[in-house]
Amino acid sequence: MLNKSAADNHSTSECMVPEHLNSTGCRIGYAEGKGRGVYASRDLAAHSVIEISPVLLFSAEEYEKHGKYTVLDHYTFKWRDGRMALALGLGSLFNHSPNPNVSYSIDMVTESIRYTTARRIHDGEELCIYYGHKLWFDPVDAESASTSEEKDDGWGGLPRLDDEGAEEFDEELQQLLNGNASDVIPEDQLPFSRIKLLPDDEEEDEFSAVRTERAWAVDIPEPRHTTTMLKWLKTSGLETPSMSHLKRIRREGDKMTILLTFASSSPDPPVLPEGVGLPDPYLVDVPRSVALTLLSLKHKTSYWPTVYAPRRKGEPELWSRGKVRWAYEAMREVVQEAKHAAEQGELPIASYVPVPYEAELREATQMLDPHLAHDTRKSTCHPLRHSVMNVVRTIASHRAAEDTSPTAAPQLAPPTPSLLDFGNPAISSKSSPSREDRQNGSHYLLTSLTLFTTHEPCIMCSMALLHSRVKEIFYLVPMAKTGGCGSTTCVPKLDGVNHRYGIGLWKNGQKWAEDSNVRVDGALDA
Ligand SMILES: C[S@@+](CC[C@H](N)C(=O)[O-])C[C@H]1O[C@@H](n2cnc3c(N)ncnc32)[C@H](O)[C@@H]1O
Repeated sequence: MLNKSAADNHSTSECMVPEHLNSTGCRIGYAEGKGRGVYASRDLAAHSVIEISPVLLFSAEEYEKHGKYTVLDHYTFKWRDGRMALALGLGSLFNHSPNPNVSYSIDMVTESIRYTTARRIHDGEELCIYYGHKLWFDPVDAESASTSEEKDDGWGGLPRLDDEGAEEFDEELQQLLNGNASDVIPEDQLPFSRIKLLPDDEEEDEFSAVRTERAWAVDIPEPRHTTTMLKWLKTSGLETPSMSHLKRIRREGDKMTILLTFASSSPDPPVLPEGVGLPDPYLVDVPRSVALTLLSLKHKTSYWPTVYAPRRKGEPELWSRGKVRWAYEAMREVVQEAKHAAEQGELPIASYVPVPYEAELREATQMLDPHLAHDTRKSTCHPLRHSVMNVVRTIASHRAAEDTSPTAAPQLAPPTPSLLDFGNPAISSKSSPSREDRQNGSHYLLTSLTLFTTHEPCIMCSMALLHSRVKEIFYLVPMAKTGGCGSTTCVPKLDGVNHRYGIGLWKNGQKWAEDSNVRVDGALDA
């Protein structure tokens, strides 16, 4: 640690700081114990670029010999190629905060750093970045708790997890959260791992288990008849889009064979055009899906020539840094709610459905408010009041209450009691449902929404989520004995289900839950 702080190094006081002509809303100010700092000179919107600082680069050798013995050591940081960098402009004047309101991204091409507000900022607030965990000075705000405003700042800043989790806060995650919101984050750097729902081709190759289906084919003795046959096929009604992953013709030496139709759509041999002199059609086994890898292509083509499509439908979507922040904030919210539940004597289990990250989804789902719920089995003495069920019910009730259209209720058919209705004694085959309950029955769908939860949902909740059509879920703690999203079984992966939702397991989830005292026994339903 250097002996002198920046505040000691500069005799600068508030009235002596230079004026700054930055037109993006920054001014230089002075803070006791920190020295100069950057302050907002007006209200700033979230995600505004407030500064682009060119950097001065020193070779590692030059820095080792000279730089590190000077005051420069307060200001320099390691550039990605090992050189030491000094930000010019305002860049070197941003002080450190454990709850920063400014994020930055490095541009190696233009050798500059771009600073962006991570949330909405009020006139006069200090603009701070996060320097990392290994500080070379004693930060004045080391122990300061976040203000409620900082805690509720959306997902913009990089606040600590909470008091318990702070010590163990994952440095890599912090680095990841810091930077340009639109950067795409590589899959292996995401803070969660996704559970694979469909066997991919590697698995298929490994077990040589190409899934096939029976189809009718016919040999064409005269190659000149091939075009005639293809034209006929187009008008025959035999072609279906479900065959689009298969090539129509197979060539084996001089022998040409045409694929006609799936046996499931034509149990009897299809009637062929007259006058072409074709032999009778016969049944062949053809792959049921496209080839995703070259190895799979080889396997599948040994049955029937198959289309090669390395990018598959349902491939995991790309996540931006901004979306990762959104997810991280949602997880923080869940942890806080679980702690809150424990304080009330409930099990520390919570679930949360945030407002979607993407604007178009916000509009499409009309999900303009987040919904949060915790487990209430203890207080209600009701075994089915799990947090997942509770949050889904909360959303349904909210929507039902908002749906004031006079025609809404009468138009609804009496609901089929669903898994989500279990907890409500008003919905049973014997009692007639109330208006609100009937509306609940139509409002519980979570189509295109994401659910965050502290613990892996049990099988009942996993099934209820399937029923709700949720888009994806993320959880912190796997439940070895009861979990229905990867532990005892994986409900959305089961054969025959009519909906599959994505599952993400938070990478440091168990630790986070332990540090926050919200971990429940793996044998308990979540
Ligand atoms: C990059 S400079 C920031 C500008 C500096 N305050 C100045 O007046 O030139 C980093 C130095 O600022 C001081 N500093 C930054 N954040 C601080 C904080 N939270 N608490 C105390 N000192 C801080 C430390 O002395 C550190 O070495």
